[in-house]
Amino acid sequence: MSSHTRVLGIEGTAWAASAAVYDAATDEVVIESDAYQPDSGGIHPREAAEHMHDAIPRVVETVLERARERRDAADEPPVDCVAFSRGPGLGPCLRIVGTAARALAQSLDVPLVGVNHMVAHLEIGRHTSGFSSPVCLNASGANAHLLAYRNGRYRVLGETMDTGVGNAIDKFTRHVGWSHPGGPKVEAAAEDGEYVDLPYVVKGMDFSFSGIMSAAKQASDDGIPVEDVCYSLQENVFAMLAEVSERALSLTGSDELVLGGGVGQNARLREMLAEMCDQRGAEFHAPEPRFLRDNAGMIAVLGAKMYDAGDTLAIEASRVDPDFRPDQVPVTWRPQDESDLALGREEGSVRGAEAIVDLEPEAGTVTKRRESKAYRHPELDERLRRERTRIEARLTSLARREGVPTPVLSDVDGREARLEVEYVGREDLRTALSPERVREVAGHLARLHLAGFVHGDPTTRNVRVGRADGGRGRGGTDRASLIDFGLGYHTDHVEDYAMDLHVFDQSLVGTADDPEPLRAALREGYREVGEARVLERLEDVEGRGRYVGGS
Ligand SMILES: C[C@@H](O)[C@H](NC(=O)OP(=O)(O)OC[C@H]1O[C@@H](n2cnc3c(N)ncnc32)[C@H](O)[C@@H]1O)C(=O)O
Ligand SMILES: Nc1ncnc2c1ncn2[C@@H]1O[C@H](COP(=O)(O)OP(=O)(O)OP(=O)(O)O)[C@@H](O)[C@H]1O
Ligand SMILES: [Fe+2]
Repeated sequence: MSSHTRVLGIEGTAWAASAAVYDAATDEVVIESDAYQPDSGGIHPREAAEHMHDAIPRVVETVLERARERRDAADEPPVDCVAFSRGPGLGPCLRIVGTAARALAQSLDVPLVGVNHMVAHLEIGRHTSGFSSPVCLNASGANAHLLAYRNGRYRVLGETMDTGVGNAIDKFTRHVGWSHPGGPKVEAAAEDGEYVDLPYVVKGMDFSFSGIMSAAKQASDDGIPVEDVCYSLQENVFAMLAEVSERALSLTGSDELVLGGGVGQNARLREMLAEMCDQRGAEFHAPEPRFLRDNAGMIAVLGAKMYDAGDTLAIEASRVDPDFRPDQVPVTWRPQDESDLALGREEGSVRGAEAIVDLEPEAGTVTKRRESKAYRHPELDERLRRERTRIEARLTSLARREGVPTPVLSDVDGREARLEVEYVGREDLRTALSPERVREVAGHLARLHLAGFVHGDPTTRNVRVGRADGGRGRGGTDRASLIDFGLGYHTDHVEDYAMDLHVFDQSLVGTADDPEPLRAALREGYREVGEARVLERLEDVEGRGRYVGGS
């Protein structure tokens, strides 16, 4: 970064009318924000846009005044460029901010930089942590997803299948009559709560909140004390986020996690993520609160990196985009060949996302122990470990009866959450990706679905390929084996089958340099064995716009 770059950032995607000046020479960020507070209910897009209209000129003027004081000569522009949030967010708000940014760039006679708001939530954490290749959990109002860098893009490893995490919490608090935003109120109420059972839904690295939110509303209607519901809501929702983050660390081999987004201000979420990372020897970083909630500081900091990379926008190409996804952004400010994927051959004792796995290729056996997770509430922890061990044992055997290669089970101890199985394959699919292999695995998944169940977590790490060493057991064959059925379940819903494929598809996107031929092979392989309506539903799942702003 050229050390003297100075950037004006402007943010106004939803509720925060915010401006900032970032000075790369001193790394100082001055932020001025004015929050929109709805009189009742959630964020009204038109009211929020009016707020932007009134407040943006004010906050911009305040920070520009500071920038003018610092410049060396009075005829110099106060900043080198104007960076603004292009999306995702509420259309009416984005358009006002876009118009303001264009006008400012023209009047100051400096270039315009268009920033993706979700990538900014990620990059501010990478900037303040100094981590080189972290996985990022964005936990904000309208979004919830996991990102990792690979070959010039931030890939989405997993995301919410319905609403963003903040919006989900805000809907619950609206139901119990609390004012917007609800997140801080749930955090305060949770202090006096006790644990009650609520749904818990993760599918690979994806997750959904609709089930738990309806159950929470119902529980409160049924007279369960609201502090108990708040406490349990936090325990389950944040444990889901911690679990998928751990899966992402395990899949990518990264040992760095950063947090972004307004929900990241929640102390319990940060505590859980820190404990999860601690337990697996990874590092965790959360930026300070002023950089977590929506703010123009993160826009200015990423704007500076983009400006230095020559990534500016012509005025006529600067349209805003309410559905701007993070994986649409060409990452111009990082070296192409940098990758968040660290691969190593494994032997001895390996740490998966859930379990400690002792590998004994010589003996041909594997012992898998689902360890207790310190970040999880003990009751939830017990329940998940017991249920998943039992289901893994059952479905591993059931799959084999359907003609899908899986390890032979030699011992199960449900109470200790321990399994002993046959050692299969020579390596994980993630280090041996080819269209042929992917086609084969897709056929395996189709067979499971025809038999009425899903794998639940079919990532490239949960497939073993190649002849196992020494020719023992199934070492003589060279078929892809599926392992780790702990998230599987019986179902006859086409949606569940499509989600299973979506999880596999996303893991290809997350682990392959060039995923497109593999994604095509997935579809071909499935079509040969399975039902066409599942592939149709997969398109539907992928086409769902998940960046519905507001709440
Ligand atoms: C697209 C963009 O406009 C949107 N921005 C956004 O959602 O604002 P953000 O500041 O990142 O997050 C706001 C959310 O953060 C929640 N929140 C704030 N403090 C919280 C706390 N202590 N605990 C839990 N949630 C909290 C609020 O309830 C609200 O839902 C986004 O990033 O998704
Ligand atoms: N039967 C097996 N034969 C050979 N290797 C295995 C076997 N089971 C597990 N492994 C190896 O151990 C790793 C972790 O195992 P597993 O996926 O069952 O644990 P996990 O904690 O559920 O991991 P994750 O959730 O990260 O996929 C696998 O990716 C694989 O490399
Ligand atoms: Fe945000």
